[in-house]
Amino acid sequence: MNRIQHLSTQVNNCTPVPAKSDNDVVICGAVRTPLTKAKKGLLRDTPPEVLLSTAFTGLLQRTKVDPKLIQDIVVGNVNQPGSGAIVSKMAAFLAGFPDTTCLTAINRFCSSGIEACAVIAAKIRTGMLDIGIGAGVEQMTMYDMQSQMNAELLSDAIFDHPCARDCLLGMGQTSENVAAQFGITRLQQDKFAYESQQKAYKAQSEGLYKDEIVPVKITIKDGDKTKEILVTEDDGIRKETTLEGLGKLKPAFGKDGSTTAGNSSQVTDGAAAVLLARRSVAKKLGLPILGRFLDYTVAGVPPGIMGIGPAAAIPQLLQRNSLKPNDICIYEINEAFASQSVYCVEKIGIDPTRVNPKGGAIALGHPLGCTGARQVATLLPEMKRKKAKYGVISMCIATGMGAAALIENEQN
Ligand SMILES: CC(=O)SCCNC(=O)CCNC(=O)[C@H](O)C(C)(C)COP(=O)(O)OP(=O)(O)OC[C@H]1O[C@@H](n2cnc3c(N)ncnc32)[C@H](O)[C@@H]1OP(=O)(O)O
Repeated sequence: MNRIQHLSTQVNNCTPVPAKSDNDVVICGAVRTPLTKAKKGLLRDTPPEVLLSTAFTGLLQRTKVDPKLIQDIVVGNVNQPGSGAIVSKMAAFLAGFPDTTCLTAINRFCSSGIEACAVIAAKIRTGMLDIGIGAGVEQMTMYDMQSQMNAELLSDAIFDHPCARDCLLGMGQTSENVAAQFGITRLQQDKFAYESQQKAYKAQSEGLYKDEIVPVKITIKDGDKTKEILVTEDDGIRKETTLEGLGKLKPAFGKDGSTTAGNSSQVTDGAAAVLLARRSVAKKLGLPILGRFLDYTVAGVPPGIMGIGPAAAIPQLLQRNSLKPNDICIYEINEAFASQSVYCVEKIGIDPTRVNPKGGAIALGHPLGCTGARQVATLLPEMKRKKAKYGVISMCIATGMGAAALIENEQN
């Protein structure tokens, strides 16, 4: 029997979560800026390098790590100029990293921030690095999603291939496709959005975001003068949200659709950063150890229904680690659109009370490349509060993918 189990484990490439060791990749800190609405929020005029350097500075201060020791930084971004790399390197200098600290920027759309953490984690695991930072930034007021692609410059062949063509779909349209194909009703979406708002408002009122947020200093006009203020809170949380109010909103992506401003994530500005190290290195440096970064996976789905990505990625992640949906205490599923979250939670069979207990992107905001790292910052304090053993971060990804990461809590 044991032999059969062993063989099946090998075929399915699944291994139980390993015991703690000095070679583990551990998370030593995770912070984020407040998330504010693009074009309307207080961070709308704050450039991405300032958002990111604020997150870096907060991370350095809270973990007390010497910036000279950081070997490499990977920053997720989607729309930032210079492919995000120039902005991010400038942000590192502003935060006090020396010229010996290396940096690169990557783009896997909405999962870029967690992808950045996974790249650092993989390098630590293989011995290429001892300590590094995974981060994300998106300034969507200044660099929006529309600036990405000029369809007139593309080859005709794209339009003859259904999947290649669907990569050009607007994200809102993919939400409509998920709702139509899988019968997710407007009421289900509005109910999910209402609960996201309620959970986020409760968490904000109870001060549950304080541990993860690094305030951003901005300058605003005050009559003829300017003055500095600190932005300390997310501004997308609408405590006045009611199910009836949500039901009255017009569809945002076509007159017969069910996706609205109320049940979609908001276009948002923000940044986040996560410090990762090999356990032996973290111990030697006396760094805090908040959790273990255990695994990360991506799974492909059709681009036209990219929202179902987590329903492919999460089971793959759980199976690989011999875990069941109920072994995970908290799921941080990015709420790109309520339609996709409702579908994924139902499809995987996740207990809804374990999903985004502090609310998600519908209430908090979704600054694309920042989001995955933001989710780590939001998850860890909640894992500590609930004494949760395992947490999963997941999101859907434009062009048809899902990503999922497994994190183990090490805070008492
Ligand atoms: C892979 C991925 O993750 S894909 C996801 C990528 N992200 C996206 O695609 C972003 C999706 N979201 C969007 O494009 C935009 O938010 C839209 C088009 C849906 C809506 O844009 P906007 O109209 O600018 O939204 P906005 O948040 O300002 O809301 C418009 C109005 O709707 C109403 N409204 C919004 N939320 C609520 C609510 N919870 N309750 C009641 N009314 C609400 C309000 O009247 C609001 O106006 P106000 O802010 O002046 O009060």
